[in-house]
Amino acid sequence: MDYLFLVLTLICVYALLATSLNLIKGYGGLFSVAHAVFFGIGAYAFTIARIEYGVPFPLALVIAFAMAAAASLVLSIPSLRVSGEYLLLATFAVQILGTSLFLNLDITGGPAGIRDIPHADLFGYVFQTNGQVFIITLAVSALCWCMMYETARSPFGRVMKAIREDEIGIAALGKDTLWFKIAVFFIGCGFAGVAGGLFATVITFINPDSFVIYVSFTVVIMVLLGGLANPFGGIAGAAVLITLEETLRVIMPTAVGAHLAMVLFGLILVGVIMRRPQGLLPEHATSNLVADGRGLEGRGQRQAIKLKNVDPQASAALIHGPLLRIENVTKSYGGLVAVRGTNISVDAGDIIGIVGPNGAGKTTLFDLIGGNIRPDTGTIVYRGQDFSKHKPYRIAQAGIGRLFQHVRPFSNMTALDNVLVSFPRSLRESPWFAWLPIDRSGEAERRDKALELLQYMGLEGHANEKVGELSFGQQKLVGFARLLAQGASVWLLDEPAAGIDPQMRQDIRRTILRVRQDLGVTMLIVEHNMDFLEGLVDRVVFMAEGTVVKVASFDDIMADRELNRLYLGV
Ligand SMILES: Nc1ncnc2c1ncn2[C@@H]1O[C@H](COP(=O)(O)OP(=O)(O)OP(=O)(O)O)[C@@H](O)[C@H]1O
Repeated sequence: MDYLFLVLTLICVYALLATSLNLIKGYGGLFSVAHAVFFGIGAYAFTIARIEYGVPFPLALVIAFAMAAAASLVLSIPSLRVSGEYLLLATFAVQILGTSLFLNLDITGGPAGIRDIPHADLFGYVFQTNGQVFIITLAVSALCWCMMYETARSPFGRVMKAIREDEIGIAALGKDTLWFKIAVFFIGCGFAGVAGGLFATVITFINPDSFVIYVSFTVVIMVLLGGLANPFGGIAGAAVLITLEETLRVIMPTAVGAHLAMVLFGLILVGVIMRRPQGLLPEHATSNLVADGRGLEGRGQRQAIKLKNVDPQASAALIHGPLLRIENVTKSYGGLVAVRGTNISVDAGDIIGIVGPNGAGKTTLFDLIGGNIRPDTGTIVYRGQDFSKHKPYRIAQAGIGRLFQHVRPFSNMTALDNVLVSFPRSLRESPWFAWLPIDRSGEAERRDKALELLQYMGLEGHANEKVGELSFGQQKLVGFARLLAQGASVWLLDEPAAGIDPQMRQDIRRTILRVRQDLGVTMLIVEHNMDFLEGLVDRVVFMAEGTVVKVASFDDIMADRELNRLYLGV
C-alpha cells in the first residue's frame, strides 16, 4: 500500500508537470524540450529556500513558481520571436545549458545533489508517511491543475489557441502574439517549477539526473499520448507512463528495466504519432459557453437585427479629411518593384475596388496597410497618424481589419470562439486574471454579442461547429463576423468573391452592402471578379505592375477600352 501511494504521488507530480507543458504546447503551440530544466529550477529553488532559509512549505512552492517562471523569460523573450524548428533548437540549447549548470554550480550541490529535503508541513503538521505525502501532493497538484484549467478555458486561453491555429490571423485581429506567447511560457514554466518543488519534497533528494533531457522528452510523450490541449491529457499521459515505468521497475529492478522503459516510451511516441495523433483524449473544439446549446434557442431565421452592441470605430462623421491616405508608397523585393510610388486617398464610408492583372501589387498593398510588411518609402496615414512602421496588431487595434484571401480561420475552434476571440481585450484575456472567477458577466455579454454577429451573418446554426468544417463561403462570413467583433472601421477584403459558388457570392455581396448601410464601415476590396464589384463600389483603383494606372468610377473603368484590352482581356 505504501508503494502504491508513492506511485500515485509521482503520477500527481508528473501530471502537474505534463499539464504545464500542455498549456505551452497544446494551447500555445510552442514546442519546448527544456521543460525538465524549469522542473529542476523549481526543485532547487524550493529545496534551497527550505533548507537554507527555513521558508515554510507553501511559500517555498511560490518561490519555486517564481524562479522557474522568471528563468523562462531568459529563454522566451529572445527566442519566441522565432517558431518551429528554431524554437525547438533554442529550447534544446537551454536544456543542455540547464543540465550543465545543475552539474557544476555549488549551490545545486553538483552531481551529488542535495539530500535530506524536509517533508511538507502545514501549520505544524508534518506530512511524513507515503499516504500523507500523497494527500498533500494531490491537494497542491489539484489546485494548480484547476488554475491551469481555468487559464486554458479563459479568454486568454482562447487567444493562445488562436495563435496556435494562425498567428498572422490573430495578429490581424489586434492581439500582440509575442506578449501572449511569453505569458503562456511564463505560466507553464512556473507550474513546472511547482511540480519540481513537490518532487523535491516527495523524494527528499534531488540531483541533476532528475532533470536531464530524457525527462523533458518523457514529459513531451506524456502530453502527446494523453492528448494535446485536453485538460486531462497531461494526467492521462502521466498515469500511463509512470505506471508503465514503475511496473517495469518492479519486474526488472536492474538497469535493463530502466533502459527498456526508454525503448518502450520511444515506441509509444512513434505509435501515437502514427496511429492516434490526437492522443488518448482528443481536444474539444466546442465553446464551453454553448456546449449545452444555451443561447442558441430562438435564433432560427436570419433577422434584420440592429447591431446595437457592435462598436466599429466607424464614427465616420467625426473624421475630417480622408480616413486613410497612402502616400507615395513603394515596396521592392530585390529588383522587383511590387508597389511603386502609390497614392490612394480613402474617405470614411467609401467602398473602393482595387483591380488589376495578376502581380499588379494589390495584395502587397494590403500587406503594407495591414503592417505585414513595411514600405521602403512613403507613409500610410490613418486618422491623421502615420502607421507605416507599426506592427499588425497595433494597426488592427487602431481599427483597420482584414479578411485574407484564404480567411486564415482558426479552423479547430468553433465559429463562436472565432468571433469571441476577436473582441478587443477583456480583463480575463490577461494571464494574471485568467484563472480568477471574475468578469463572468462580461464573458456572457460577449457571448451574446458574438451570437448576434453570427446571426447577422446567417450563421447562427453553425455557432458550435468547427470553422474548419464549414464551407469556404461560410468561413468568409465568419471572417466578417470577426471583423465586426474587432470593431474595425476600415475593412481590407482580399478577393471576397473568389472560390465560392454564385449563391454564396450574392450572399457576401449583400452582407457587404448591409454592413456599409448599418455601420458605415469603409472598405477596400481587391477583386478579379468585375461583376461582383458592379453596383457595389464607389470608385475603382486600377493597378498594373505596381502602379496605380487609373482611379475612376466602375463604369468609367469598364468603358476604358485601352485598360480593358491591355489588362482585362475584354
Ligand atoms: N514576398 C515576396 N517576395 C518576392 N516577390 C514578391 C513577394 N510578394 C509579392 N511579390 C511579387 O510582387 C508582385 C506583386 O505581387 P502581389 O501578390 O501583390 O500581386 P497581386 O496584384 O495581388 O496579384 P494576384 O492578383 O495574383 O494576387 C508580384 O510580381 C509578386 O511575385
